[in-house]
Amino acid sequence: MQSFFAVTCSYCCTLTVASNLRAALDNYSAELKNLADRLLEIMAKNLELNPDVVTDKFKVGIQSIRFNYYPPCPQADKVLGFSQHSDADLITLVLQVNQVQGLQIKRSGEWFPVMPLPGAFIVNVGDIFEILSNGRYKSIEHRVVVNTERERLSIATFHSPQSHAMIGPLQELVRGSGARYKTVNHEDFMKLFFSSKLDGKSFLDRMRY
Ligand SMILES: O=C(O)CCC(=O)C(=O)O
Ligand SMILES: [Fe+2]
Repeated sequence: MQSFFAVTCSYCCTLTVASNLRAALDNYSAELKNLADRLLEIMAKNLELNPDVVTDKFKVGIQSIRFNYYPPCPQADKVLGFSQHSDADLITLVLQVNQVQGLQIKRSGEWFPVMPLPGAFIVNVGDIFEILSNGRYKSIEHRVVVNTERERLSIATFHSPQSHAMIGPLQELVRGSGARYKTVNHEDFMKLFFSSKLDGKSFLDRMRY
């Protein structure tokens, strides 16, 4: 698997790339930021949170994009394109670019394929959303299998809170049940993530009480 990763936090690409690619990336990242903000607003409403909390925690602060390329593999049953993991963000929008199936999600201990739908995004709930919601929303464990004959292309766009935001259960959602996750600053959260093995939701377990 090969991938290209870019942080587009101010919704424009800071890399030196060809001007037409830059323009496309700027437009794409800005559109996806709007979509992610709208979805986060709806999810926050569903948690009956007041609008102040939504502005502070549920607005996209950092955005990054990963372009994934999975070449075909004659021994596809012996390898994985992407090991099982959950994303360390609020929500991820995934585009299965060339409509080749490969993404699988885990539910009740079993893997299920996610069928590509032309023009549709897959919305993955990430670990930060699980923590903020004190476990009311669960991040989704997923992996990618490869195809024997066809290459596969996907674009995953990750959305996280501002860099200064504290990552921990929201006070409004702790009452009654108590905090199920620790609170750490965003930087320490990312350090913990990058020092963990990509192994299902094991990283999130390190944040649990
Ligand atoms: O290729 C895909 O469909 C998903 C990729 C993914 O999970 C990721 O980049 O985090
Ligand atoms: Fe992922």
